[in-house]
Amino acid sequence: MLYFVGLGLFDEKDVSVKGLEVIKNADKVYVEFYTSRLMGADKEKMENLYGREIHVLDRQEVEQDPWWLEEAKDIDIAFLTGGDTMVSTTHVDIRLRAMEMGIETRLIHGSSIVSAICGLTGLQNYRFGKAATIPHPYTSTRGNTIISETPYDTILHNRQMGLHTAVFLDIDMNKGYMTVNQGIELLLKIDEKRGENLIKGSIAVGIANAGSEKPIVKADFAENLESYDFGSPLHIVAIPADLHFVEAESLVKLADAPESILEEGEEN
Ligand SMILES: C[S@@+](CC[C@H](N)C(=O)[O-])C[C@H]1O[C@@H](n2cnc3c(N)ncnc32)[C@H](O)[C@@H]1O
Repeated sequence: MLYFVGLGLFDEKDVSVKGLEVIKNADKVYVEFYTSRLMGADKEKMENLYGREIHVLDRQEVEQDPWWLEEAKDIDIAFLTGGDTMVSTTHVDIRLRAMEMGIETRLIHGSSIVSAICGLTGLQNYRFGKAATIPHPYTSTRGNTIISETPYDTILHNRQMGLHTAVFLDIDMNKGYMTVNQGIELLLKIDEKRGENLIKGSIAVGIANAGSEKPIVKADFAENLESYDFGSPLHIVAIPADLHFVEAESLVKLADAPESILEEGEEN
């Protein structure tokens, strides 16, 4: 049996009781830290609470060569992931591979950043469009710095349809965890390159350490968030489209947004 266990948002205590039982009873426990991470816990803290040795898998061992799947034919494997296991990951691929190998699978859900955004900001979940991810810039073979414009286009497309955008920020083993400040800076650069004002002058919301005792949630005009101190990662950005008046009020009260946005809030 292969159990996919979502660990929740911040530390080792965010796992569900059901998830904890599965981890305790599994024959072997694997974790991946590249799609998300519990920033309030390291491997040792997790091993202490779960009472189990945990083996860390890298991206290659999950996406290209999941050699450990073979073990799940004979024993119970728990595969752990931050957040909810199938949200903004490609882990459904492992599930399908396992099923093809005749392995039974089961999901144990965890709390996800996707629902935490709505809870922390008051933005309504049904008003979000396709999510985007901002990757770290990279250097081309000609030595130019390349900034991906895909997340910008996703925000543009969502905005045209009156939908908010959740913007995940890159986790890269070498370049580190992208911050709200870096993400906003990159989006503003694309504004500048295209001679547009999609991001500049628009309200954006930055969130840091959702699930911790003191998550930071700050809404302001995007250019003001570029220098705001969000503290340590993980961070995420939400770019709202037109706001319902309750959403506008929530952003003022929950995320300290400028009160001028109350005038823009719509009734529907
Ligand atoms: C690719 S998504 C994976 C989502 C995860 N499976 C889940 O359900 O929460 C990971 C990204 O979400 C954001 N994120 C995840 N957990 C977070 C947290 N606790 N606080 C702020 N941002 C978070 C970060 O931008 C991170 O790079």
